[in-house]
Amino acid sequence: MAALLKRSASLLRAGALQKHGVLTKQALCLFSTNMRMFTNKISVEMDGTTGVAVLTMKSPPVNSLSLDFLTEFTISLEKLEMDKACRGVILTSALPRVFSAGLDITEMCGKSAEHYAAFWRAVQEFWLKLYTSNMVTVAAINGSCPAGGCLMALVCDYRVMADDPKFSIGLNETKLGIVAPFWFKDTMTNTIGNRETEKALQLGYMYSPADALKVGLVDQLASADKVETVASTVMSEWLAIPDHARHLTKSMMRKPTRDRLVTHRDADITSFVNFVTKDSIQKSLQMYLESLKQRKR
Ligand SMILES: CCCCCCCCCC/C=C\CC(=O)SCCNC(=O)CCNC(=O)[C@H](O)C(C)(C)COP(=O)(O)OP(=O)(O)OC[C@H]1O[C@@H](n2cnc3c(N)ncnc32)[C@H](O)[C@@H]1OP(=O)(O)O
Repeated sequence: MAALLKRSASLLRAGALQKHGVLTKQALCLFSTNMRMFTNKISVEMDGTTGVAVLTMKSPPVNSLSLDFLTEFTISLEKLEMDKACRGVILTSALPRVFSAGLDITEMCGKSAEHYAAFWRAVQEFWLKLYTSNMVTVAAINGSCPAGGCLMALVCDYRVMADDPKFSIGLNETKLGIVAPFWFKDTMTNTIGNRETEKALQLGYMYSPADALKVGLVDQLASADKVETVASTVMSEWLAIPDHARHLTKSMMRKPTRDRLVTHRDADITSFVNFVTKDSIQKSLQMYLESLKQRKR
């Protein structure tokens, strides 16, 4: 398993997965009965009787989406996707208080243009795989969930969030002096509508769980200790629908948004690299990182 993951990771990094479209045949059917898989940053437990996998992010301190994290996540998801027995995935975090802090800011600071391009391709791949998954995807949001963390939740079919006012969720990019790309914006608009997205994105607004529920950014709240149980109940309701009808409906709803990124994928990478290599943007990101560190002192 470790060797397979290593090989898959190097293929993903080398862009071979994009070229060939699928993982190697060896990676098939790893989860056909009850199965556990652990990588450094993610654990997956698949229940063969229900067809539901729980994918738990466990990358301290904040489950930030680094290149390694994105690679492991995308490979794990792809393996589940290829297992015919797996019909649904619940995403959650093993960390107290944080679902995911979003993109790893250190991946966007002080690195080469080649690194930024590889990082951004991995972010796109992660979004595309999760957004177009045939499986039912439910986010069990048991902590804070800014920027890329919010995006991850938004691409799921359903969101259950812990009802704790200490937690917040939103696309806060403008607060870092950066701009949410069009496909982040599209994902949010499809969920909460144009007007609310316009305000939320410009202000970099982070919603409390109650406000997130009000605007439809999350679908349901639950007490922190019940989030995963509620997510499982929701999952069984969704799995009661015949798969083929649900898949076709999901892809009909999501195809225009998915196609927009696929069509502009290379241009989007170029925009990202041009943007992030600007001195002013590097300065903003460095200052933001520093402010996160200072908060603790
Ligand atoms: C013209 C247009 C062209 C297109 C241009 C595209 C532009 C780019 C678009 C980028 C899109 C998305 C961006 C993102 O996702 S950026 C990430 C934004 N995330 C955040 O703002 C979250 C920041 N973190 C927090 O608010 C908190 O950490 C937390 C998640 C609420 C948790 O709080 P905590 O008290 O439990 O933990 P804390 O002490 O703050 O943090 C612990 C250590 O982790 C470090 N850290 C936190 N977040 C990140 C991160 N996202 N990346 C890297 N490192 C992070 C933090 O600095 C602490 O480190 P240390 O222990 O002090 O060393």
